[in-house]
Amino acid sequence: MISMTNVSYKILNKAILNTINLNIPVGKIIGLAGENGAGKSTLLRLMAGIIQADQGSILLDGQRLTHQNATSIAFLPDTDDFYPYFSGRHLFQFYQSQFADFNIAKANEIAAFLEVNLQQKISTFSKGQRGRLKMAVTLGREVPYYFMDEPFSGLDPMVRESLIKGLIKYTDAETQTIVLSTHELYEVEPILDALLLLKDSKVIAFDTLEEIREEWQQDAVSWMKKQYRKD
Ligand SMILES: Nc1ncnc2c1ncn2[C@@H]1O[C@H](COP(=O)(O)OP(=O)(O)OP(=O)(O)O)[C@@H](O)[C@H]1O
Repeated sequence: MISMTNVSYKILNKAILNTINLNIPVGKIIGLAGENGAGKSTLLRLMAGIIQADQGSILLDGQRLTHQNATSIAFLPDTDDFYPYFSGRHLFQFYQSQFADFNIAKANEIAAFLEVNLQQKISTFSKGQRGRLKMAVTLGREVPYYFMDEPFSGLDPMVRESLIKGLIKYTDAETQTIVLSTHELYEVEPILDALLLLKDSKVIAFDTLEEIREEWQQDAVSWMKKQYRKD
């Protein structure tokens, strides 16, 4: 479980995240939504231990989140920062050298499932191929937490569908937690357990999909629009 208490983060005195209080339970797939600039990437980077909060506390399974214990979190960035001369195979070898939890057999299986050519240089990959490779290398790590920053952004519907299938096939719904930011709510909604909504640097709603469908009688997109108007 990840617990955030009164977490705030500023850049040059501008509040990027303001007094965030939330618990991310184990064994759930949580969508992180909100308009551009709401703070989704920043929240994921804080939860992954990549950046440090200015105020408040972040606990990972009861311990203060540090660079040391953040190794149980695999982070998929929204950027494509690869060494240009790397092939997918080189990237897997690099991950193997960096992360004791990297399971190269699993990563190879996911790459085959997602139809990634590991021999090809990454600099010659299309955006969709880079998206698949990032998913394979991230899920190749056997960790309890996967935090993914817009894993489906800019990809065509077929690639998005295969990534969503891969996500379900290669994670354990009981023991692994996924938090992913997305603007593709229609497509991602079927696999989500809960949706966390950010607006103007604050969490304005965090509801399960069951609540959204049964209590609100809405789909995720209508719920999000309503929450935004209400706030
Ligand atoms: N390095 C930076 N310097 C100044 N401002 C920044 C920096 N990084 C982020 N911000 C600001 O922080 C706010 C939140 O950015 P963030 O990238 O977390 O939002 P987001 O919800 O992920 O947006 P998007 O949906 O567009 O990816 C934005 O107003 C952004 O301009």
